[in-house]
Amino acid sequence: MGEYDFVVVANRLPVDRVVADDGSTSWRTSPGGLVTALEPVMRRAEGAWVGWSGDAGEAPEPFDGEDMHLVPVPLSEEEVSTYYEGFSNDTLWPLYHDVIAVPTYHRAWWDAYVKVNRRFAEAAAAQAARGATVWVQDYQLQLVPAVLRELRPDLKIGFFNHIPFPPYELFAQMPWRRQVVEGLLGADLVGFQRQSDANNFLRVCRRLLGLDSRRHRITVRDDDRGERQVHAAAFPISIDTPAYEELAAQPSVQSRVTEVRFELGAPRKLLLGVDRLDYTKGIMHRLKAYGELLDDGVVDPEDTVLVQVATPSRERVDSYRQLRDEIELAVGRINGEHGSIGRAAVHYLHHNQPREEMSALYQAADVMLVTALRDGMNLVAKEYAASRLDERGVLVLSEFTGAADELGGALLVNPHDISGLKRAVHQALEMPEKEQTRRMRQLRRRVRTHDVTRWAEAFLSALETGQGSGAATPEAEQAAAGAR
Ligand SMILES: O=P(O)(O)OC[C@H]1O[C@H](O[C@H]2O[C@H](CO)[C@@H](O)[C@H](O)[C@H]2O)[C@H](O)[C@@H](O)[C@@H]1O
Ligand SMILES: O=c1ccn([C@@H]2O[C@H](COP(=O)(O)OP(=O)(O)O)[C@@H](O)[C@H]2O)c(=O)[nH]1
Repeated sequence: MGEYDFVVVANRLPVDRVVADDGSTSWRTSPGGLVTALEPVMRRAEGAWVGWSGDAGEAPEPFDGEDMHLVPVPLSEEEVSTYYEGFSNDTLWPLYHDVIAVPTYHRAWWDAYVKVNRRFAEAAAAQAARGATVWVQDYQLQLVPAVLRELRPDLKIGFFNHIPFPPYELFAQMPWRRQVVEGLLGADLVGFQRQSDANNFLRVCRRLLGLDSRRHRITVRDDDRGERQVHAAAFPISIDTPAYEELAAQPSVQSRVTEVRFELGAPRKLLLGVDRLDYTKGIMHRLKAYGELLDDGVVDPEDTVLVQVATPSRERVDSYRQLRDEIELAVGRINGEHGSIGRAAVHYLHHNQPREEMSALYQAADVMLVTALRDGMNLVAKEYAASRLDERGVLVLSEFTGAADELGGALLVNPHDISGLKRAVHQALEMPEKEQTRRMRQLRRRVRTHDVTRWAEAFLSALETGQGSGAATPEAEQAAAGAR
């Protein structure tokens, strides 16, 4: 039994350990939106964060970070390959993202997933005080809620899924589908990004396990403890909006905005894409549309530039390697055909950008392109809106992101429809300033009123009281109102 009243369990710690060639170690912020969103929540709660340090081998000793206690969980080389790269990112990730890539099913990967999930659950149980709240994060740890309940029935257990939850017809492919649902049902509250994800989960519970569900509640029977209710609902995640606004206003960031445009050759229009290099993000579709706009002469490379940040991700997984080759080929082609000496049509950056640079890029960009084929939320879309203190700029946003449920001021696109995407990009480039401001105000209102604090409060108070729909999207608010 531990001493913390609030424990977060996530696959990653908020910082990754980096070992230099000389053997010295340092820590840097971990990639991805989960860490971006949870870090400010944790700072306020002063709890413990249990997670992997990002490298293989023995885990460092637990240590106190700024405002939180960090508890590294070890993964061996073999487990990085079977549990993280294998089952998490080559089985679950593609299956939960509409099988954009084909999921691989390996029994040895599943065995590693079971073993590692138990290890995370045991580490969390060791940190949690009696009656504590433990908040388990994401698809890598779906078995943790049930193991935790078995180890520590005194705990309140929440689970939040950061990625989509697939429809029954896809989920049913998974050989271990039953065990995964039973793992999740160990929680008191299972949260999702979109109402449709919560509905998919409720349907899976009914069809696969024959469980009763009414509105957001599922009745489960634990062998020794009788009946209990599990609550499943949507809690769309967000960002620390005041922090992004503050960052955007910093004089050093402001001067970097001017500098960025100057360094890019002072284009009339600047388009931006920011993604982990992942096949779910629709980077190829974006490049195809942009390349065709250049081919058609609709966009002039003399006065328009696209900056694409594609940060390295899961680089040992085949589908990610292949995608990198495809993207770099496409960027090379576009630049070969449309660039000139000292002027690239696409500036491609395959390394992580610090937050200050991201803020400067957001503010410098006339058009932000988010063309994911499927995405749990996509915080980049929200960060763009929060950073636009000048109320200018246009967000082109895929309807297949969680963010699309909330961000009505964006130009919504179906990235599979290349002609439609080209029209939207063209419309964004030509949009009068007055309309930009009207749309941007709408976007900014949303991220200001629905920031990450509201998300965490909504989830944690629903966990505490067992009440509330968690409905925070306009769509979910309507559905909840209808149900009442
Ligand atoms: O930890 P990695 O394998 O390097 O991947 C980074 C994170 O990617 C995913 O992020 C998701 O969470 C975001 C915040 O809720 C959401 O906006 C985005 O749509 C999701 O893709 C993943 O779910 C995290 O677990 C990873 O840490
Ligand atoms: O070079 C980069 C690229 C991305 N990000 C951050 O990574 C997160 C990406 O989150 P998102 O929800 O958009 O997608 P995910 O990568 O989690 O699937 C955002 O907070 C970005 O600001 C960053 O800090 N530097």
